Amino acid sequence: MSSVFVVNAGSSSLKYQLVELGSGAALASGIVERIGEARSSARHVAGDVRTDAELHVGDHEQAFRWVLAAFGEHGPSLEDAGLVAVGHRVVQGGARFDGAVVVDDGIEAQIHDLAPLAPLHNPANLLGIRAARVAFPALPHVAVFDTAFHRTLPRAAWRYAIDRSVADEHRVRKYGFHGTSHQFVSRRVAELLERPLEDTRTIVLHLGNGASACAVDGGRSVETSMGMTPLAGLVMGTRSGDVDPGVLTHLHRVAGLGVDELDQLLNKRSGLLGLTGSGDMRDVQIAAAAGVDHAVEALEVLAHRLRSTIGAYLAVLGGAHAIAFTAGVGENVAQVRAAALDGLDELGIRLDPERNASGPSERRISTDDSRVQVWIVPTQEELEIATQAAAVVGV
Ligand SMILES: Nc1ncnc2c1ncn2[C@@H]1O[C@H](COP(=O)(O)OP(=O)(O)O)[C@@H](O)[C@H]1O
Ligand SMILES: CC(=O)OP(=O)(O)O
Ligand SMILES: [Mg+2]
Repeated sequence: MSSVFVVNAGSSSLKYQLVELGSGAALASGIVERIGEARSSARHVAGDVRTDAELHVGDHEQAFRWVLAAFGEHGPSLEDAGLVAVGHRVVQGGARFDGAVVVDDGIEAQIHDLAPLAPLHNPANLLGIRAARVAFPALPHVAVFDTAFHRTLPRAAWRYAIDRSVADEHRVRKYGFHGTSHQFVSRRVAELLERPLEDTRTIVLHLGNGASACAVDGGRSVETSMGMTPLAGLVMGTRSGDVDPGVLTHLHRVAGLGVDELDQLLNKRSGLLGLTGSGDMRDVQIAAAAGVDHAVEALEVLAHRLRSTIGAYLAVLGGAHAIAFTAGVGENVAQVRAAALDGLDELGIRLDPERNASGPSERRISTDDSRVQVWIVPTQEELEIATQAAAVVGV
């Protein structure tokens, strides 16, 4: 048996999964949350056995010590897991990384150098890498970048129409994110359609807390909705997605909002949260069903943005073979899928209401005569990270 330990480190959390390579199964998973706060919490899941803990975890290194102890106490045995690598999600790989790489001190320095482009993510990812290298000193550590899949974007898509010298000096361009998920899902779609990947055009809608769309042509990302940062594009849990950039200067001038307040506003107090008071789609659905108009409106805004994006990507691709929904909202919320695709018969997109409402987690939800097939494909970012990490170390 061989396996990869997958790490997704946030600023105050550490998510992990032990992935068996042959079967793709998650042998164990867990999360340490509120790292650095007075009361942290942790969960370790091994098979059917779930262990919860309330404790104080001061930093990511302590978090790893808890994780190793949890494996020691509750299993499975890491010694017997045939670990070949630790795979790390790194959000921002800039224009530098077009694939996964083995981490050494030089790579760490480059991830650090990219931190200004992803101040909420890369510093946290780096904390996770450093702590994991202490916890697993004998294993190769592999960085898998959210941005790497989008390195194939043509310049027409990644170049912003602002002063070239300013943009180039400050590395301002579209990078795109969620690449691991878009890559995994688009490859899976080609399998499901029984088409060669090279000849498959897919629109992937990754709708989680963060949300992004991707137009994939022949396995290559050709357009995506997030930008230089994971703030652009679709309406998200707490992030605004696209707004007129003039809104920022306006709010600075008329409301005196400073740069940190604007950052907070758009990243943490917008999206579903800003429109309804909750960033959790389940709350918004309940409120909308009860007739709360702000919640109804929020779903309208979210669906309108999705439809506009789908329409644009159909044009970018010159027509698509498939549209795939994935991540928490994409996989679970029939109402959002239906609203996003409503009335698109003329474009060859016909949803089957029953298939959309229920069925196995991976399923086709379009009618048999829909020219564009519509699918739900559960994303497996950890498996994709594990697979890429194993490939990089030659397993
Ligand atoms: N069964 C469900 N019904 C409605 N919404 C759900 C369901 N499961 C998850 N979600 C929503 O999915 C979002 C989180 O998606 P997820 O992919 O887990 O996010 P993350 O980006 O944090 O990985 C939340 O808005 C959550 O409410
Ligand atoms: C980059 C990004 O948006 O990630 P997440 O969806 O995990 O917040
Ligand atoms: Mg997720």
